[in-house]
Amino acid sequence: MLSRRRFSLSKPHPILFRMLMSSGSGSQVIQNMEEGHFPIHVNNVRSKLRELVGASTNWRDHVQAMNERKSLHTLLAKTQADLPPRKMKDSYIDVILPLGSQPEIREKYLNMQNTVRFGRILEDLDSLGVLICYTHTKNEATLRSPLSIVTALVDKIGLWKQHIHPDCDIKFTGNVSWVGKTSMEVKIHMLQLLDAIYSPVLDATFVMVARDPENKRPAFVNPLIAETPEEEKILKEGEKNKIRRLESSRASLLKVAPTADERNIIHNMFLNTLDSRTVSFRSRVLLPNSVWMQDTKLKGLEICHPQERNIFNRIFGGFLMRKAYELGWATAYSYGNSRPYVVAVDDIMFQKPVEIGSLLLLSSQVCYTEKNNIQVRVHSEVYDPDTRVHHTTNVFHFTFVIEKEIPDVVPKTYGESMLYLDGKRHFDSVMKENTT
Ligand SMILES: CCCCCCCCCCCCCC(=O)SCCNC(=O)CCNC(=O)[C@H](O)C(C)(C)COP(=O)(O)OP(=O)(O)OC[C@H]1O[C@@H](n2cnc3c(N)ncnc32)[C@H](O)[C@@H]1OP(=O)(O)O
Repeated sequence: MLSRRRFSLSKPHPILFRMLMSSGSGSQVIQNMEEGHFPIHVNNVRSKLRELVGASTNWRDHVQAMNERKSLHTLLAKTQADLPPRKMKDSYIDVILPLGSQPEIREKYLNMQNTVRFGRILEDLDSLGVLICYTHTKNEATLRSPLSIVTALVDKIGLWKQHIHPDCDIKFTGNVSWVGKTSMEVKIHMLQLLDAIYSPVLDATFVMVARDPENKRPAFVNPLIAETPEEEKILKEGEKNKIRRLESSRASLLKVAPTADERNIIHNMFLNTLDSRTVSFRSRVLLPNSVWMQDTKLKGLEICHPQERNIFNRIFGGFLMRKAYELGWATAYSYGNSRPYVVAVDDIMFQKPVEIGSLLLLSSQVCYTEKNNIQVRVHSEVYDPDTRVHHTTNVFHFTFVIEKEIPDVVPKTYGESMLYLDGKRHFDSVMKENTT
C-alpha cells in the first residue's frame, strides 16, 4: 500500500489527489457534484447558522433572542428512536472560499509570508462543522432548530501541504461520519484549486455535541445509516475512534503513571542533566544544543468581547483555536528561530464554554522536539478577577516542522516530564497517522 505521508517539506505528491478521490470522502465529493449540490459561499455559513438558531445580529438583543429559543424545548425528541435516520449524503456540504476569484476577501486571510492564515481556516472549519451537524439534524417542518450544537473536540487535523496559496480558490467539503446519542463526528476536507484541479490541503475530524435550546442538557440527534459498504466502513471507523478516545483518556498521564518505556526516557534525561562535578540530585546542567522546557514559554491574554460570540452567546470555538494557534506558532517560531509550518492539530478538547466578558489566559510552551519537529501545547483558562478563581477551558496540541535543525527541549521538573511524555504521545500519534 502507498505510504500516506501527509506532510513533508518537499512538493505535494501528485498521487495524493487521486488517493483522496478514490477514498470514501473523494467519491462522496464526485457523487454530490454530479447530483447538483451547489457550494455555499463561506461568508454565508455564519448567517445560515444564525438563522437556524434565531441568534440576534445585535448584542443588545441577545437576551430576547435567547428567551425566544426557550419555547423550542417542545421540539426536542424524547428518544433517539423518535428521530428519522439520516444518510451521509444528507449532511454533505460544499463551501467555497473564493480567494482566487474574489480578491476582495483575501485581506482577512493573508499573513506576512504571503500565505493563508491557518487560524482563519480553523475558524471556518469550526463554523462549517456545526453547519454540517445542523444539516444532519434538520427538520424540514420547522424553521428554527431546537438544538444548540457545540464543538466538543477537534480530534485531528492533518495537513497535506505546507503552503496554502492566498490567491487560489479553496473548497471545503464535509459530512457527518458517525453518530452517538447526542454527539456527531464530522469529517471535513479542504482542497485548493491549483492548475485547474482541486488538490487536497487538509483533512479534519471534529466531534460536535447537541444540547437543548438553552445549552444546558444533552439532546438526541438523528441516527446515521450507511448506504454502501464504503460508508459502512466509515461508520465502523467512527465507532473505533470513539473507543480510541476513551482509551487515551483512561491512559492520560493526569490519571495513571507513565509506562516503563516512558519512565526510562525520563530517567535517562534526568541522569544526562546531572552535574557530574557535584554529587547531588539537585544540581542540573543542560547538554549542548538543548533548552530547558521552562524557558520556552509564551503567554497571552484575551478580553472576551461580545464581537467574538457564537450563536449561543458564548465565545466562538474557532476564535479560541485561532488565538491558541497563533500563540503556539509564535512559540515554535521563537524556539526554532525560523518560520514554522503546521503539520497537525490534534485532540483539542473544549472542556468548558468561555463566557463573554471572561479574561482568557493563554499559556504556550514547547513540550517535545524530535529532529526538526516541534510539539507545542497551549493551555487556556478563564480567570475571574473578583473571585481569583481559574478554570481550564481548553488544551491545544500543535505539531510544527522547521526547515533547519533545532535544539532539544528538556524537562526539569516531574510536571514538565509529564508534559514531555504527553507531547511525545501526541507527536507519535501524528507520525503514525501520517505513515499509515
Ligand atoms: C450571534 C452572531 C455570531 C456570529 C456567528 C459566529 C460563528 C458561528 C459559530 C457556530 C458555532 C461554533 C461552535 C462553537 O463556537 S461552540 C464553542 C466551543 N465549545 C464549547 O464551548 C463547548 C464547551 N464544552 C462543553 O460545554 C461540554 O464539555 C460538552 C457540552 C462538550 C460536553 O459536556 P458533558 O461532558 O457534560 O457531556 P455529556 O457527558 O453529557 O456527554 C454528551 C455527549 O458528548 C460526548 N462528548 C463529550 N465530550 C466529548 C469529547 N471530548 N469528545 C468526544 N465526545 C464527547 C459524550 O460522549 C456524549 O455523547 P453521546 O454518547 O451522547 O453520543
